[in-house]
Amino acid sequence: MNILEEIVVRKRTEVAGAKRNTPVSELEASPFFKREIISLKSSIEQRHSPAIIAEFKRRSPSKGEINSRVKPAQIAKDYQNAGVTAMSVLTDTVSFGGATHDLIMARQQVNIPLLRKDFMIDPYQIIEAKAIGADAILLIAACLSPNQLKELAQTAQQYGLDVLMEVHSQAELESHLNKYVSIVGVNNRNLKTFDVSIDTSLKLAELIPNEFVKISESGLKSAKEIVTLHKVGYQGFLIGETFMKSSDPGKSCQEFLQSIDQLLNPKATL
Ligand SMILES: O=P(O)(O)OC[C@@H](O)[C@@H](O)c1c[nH]c2ccccc12
Repeated sequence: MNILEEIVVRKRTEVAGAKRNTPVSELEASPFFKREIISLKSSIEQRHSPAIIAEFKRRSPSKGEINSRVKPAQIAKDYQNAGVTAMSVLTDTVSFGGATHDLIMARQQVNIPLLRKDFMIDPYQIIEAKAIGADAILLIAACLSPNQLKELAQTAQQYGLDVLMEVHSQAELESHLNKYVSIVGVNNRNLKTFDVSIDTSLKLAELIPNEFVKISESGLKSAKEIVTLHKVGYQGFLIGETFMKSSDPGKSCQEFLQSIDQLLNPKATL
């Protein structure tokens, strides 16, 4: 079994446990259930310059410990002040050291769209995402059959949540894309081997139909890469480790946004 298959097997057990502990009726009673969703898709579209989605990520299977000291509430405020378009919060505990509570903490601080980052395999997790205050969910093509992905995407749409579908290849794009998806993310990291290359985003850019917002995910380290990918059609950029490995992720994020601005408007600094 590769790491992704192992995670999916574990998720099934976790979801079964969560369903026993917290029935759907209880999720639906959460105060967040009634809040108005802030569309991730529209927020990215409205920003005509590169839209950064900054991630809260304590650790990962590929990198191990990244930052265990910072708190999601503080980082959410700092990312928002830095000028990000949205924030992604990893809610998987075993592999990423996250928790649904992290997303709740972020939600209480900010009014930018929040992406629940997890391995979604069951409609229950979508209802849970809404109950903790998320605005969008991630569906990973490599974890789901085309039909499963479509059903989950349709469920998310019914609950008003935007769907970011993650692909890593042309084959996944062609087999899994459906009308309930609003954003397509190309993961530069192969989740089976952990190899990272932004060539994946460069290659797939023109294959994503224009009605979908395009995002490039993972391994992004420099403003120059962002500008290159923006030119080939990516509007959003999901960045975790580059910010989180700093002792002050908000500051690192702010400096990153400034260097993108400087590359795009060199005259503004004169
Ligand atoms: O920390 P990075 O390399 O900037 O990557 C962020 C994000 O793209 C990555 O965390 C991610 C992309 N797809 C995922 C799926 C599951 C877990 C994590 C991810």
